[in-house]
Amino acid sequence: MAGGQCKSVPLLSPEELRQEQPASAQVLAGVAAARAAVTAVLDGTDDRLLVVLGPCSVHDLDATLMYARRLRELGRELAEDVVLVLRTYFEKPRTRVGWPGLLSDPWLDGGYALEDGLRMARALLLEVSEMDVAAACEWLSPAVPDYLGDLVSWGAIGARTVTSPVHRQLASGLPMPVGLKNAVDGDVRHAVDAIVAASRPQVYPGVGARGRPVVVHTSGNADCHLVLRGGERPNYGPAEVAEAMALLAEAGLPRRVVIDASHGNSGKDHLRQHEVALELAGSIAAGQEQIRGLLLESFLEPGRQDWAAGRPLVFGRSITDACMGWRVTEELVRTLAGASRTRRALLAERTG
Ligand SMILES: O=C[C@H](O)[C@H](O)COP(=O)(O)O
Ligand SMILES: C=C(OP(=O)(O)O)C(=O)O
Repeated sequence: MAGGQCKSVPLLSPEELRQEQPASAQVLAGVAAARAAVTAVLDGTDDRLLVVLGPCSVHDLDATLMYARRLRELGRELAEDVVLVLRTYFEKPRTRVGWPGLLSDPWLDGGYALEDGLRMARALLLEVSEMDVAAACEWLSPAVPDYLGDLVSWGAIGARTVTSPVHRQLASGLPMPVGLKNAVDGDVRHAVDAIVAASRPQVYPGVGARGRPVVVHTSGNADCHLVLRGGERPNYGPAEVAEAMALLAEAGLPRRVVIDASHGNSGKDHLRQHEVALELAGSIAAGQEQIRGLLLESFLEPGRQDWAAGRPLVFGRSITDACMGWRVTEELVRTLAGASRTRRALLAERTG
């Protein structure tokens, strides 16, 4: 036998999962309000700063909920200056191989109990939404938004999939603002192309809420925007941001950006990530208007730990990329809120 083989096993449909774990009207209203707030910040009609932060990946629901509770308190306190959205990343696009995320391997045992993963992810999103905390994730498998998308307020198409036509089609119909990241090598043009494609209506074959093949017709997503995440070199500095803004303008797109202080902008070093975010706070406080948001990898405990099936783990520490710990994060978010406040005052002064 040549090539690969696969076997298929039945999976519950999106509709079945939503019936098992329905979202209340109150939860859906909260998600709609969070999406509108994020959209307004991206559009510049709301002058606050968007901060999407949380663990690189969700591997422990209790630790994520503890983080979410802390974020809720901080978000409420700083609500005049920042809009905080929790990273709830359930799927990890690995460079080669590695733990694929909670959705595929929820019990961290290499058992690939995907149906359990979907149930756990939806339960977490419901609990977080009931706390009135907005959630963000990367959309990796095009099948997943039908299961979870109603509870997500900000989505990402990652550096490894931004060139994929399938992901651009997907983004064009997602009911939330979507950040498209520059490619892994640092190429921003692919992300700009992706934003243009995702802003247009698309038609493609898919699977409907009941699990049957369908033709999907999308409207195009006007809330797609660029995320600079660095590549072979960081790209968060003023020159690189200006270059990216020129590419957006050339493509007829709004000049706005979210900057990921982690990944290629920090070499995945959480100590460096903190410094990068502080530099960005400095630019924002100096009146940089196009930076509408930051993306941060942060968890309860700093750093990262290796995962291996059966090995005990430190509570609240990332098993994928290194994250800033809560203490540093809290202080940083306060600094970012201060920068947002200063920018508001400065711009008000400039416009007289
Ligand atoms: O954010 C997560 C990681 O950077 C991404 O999944 C790639 O990880 P890897 O290079 O360790 O596989
Ligand atoms: C994988 C991620 O980012 P990127 O696509 O930028 O590598 C992430 O944010 O988890």
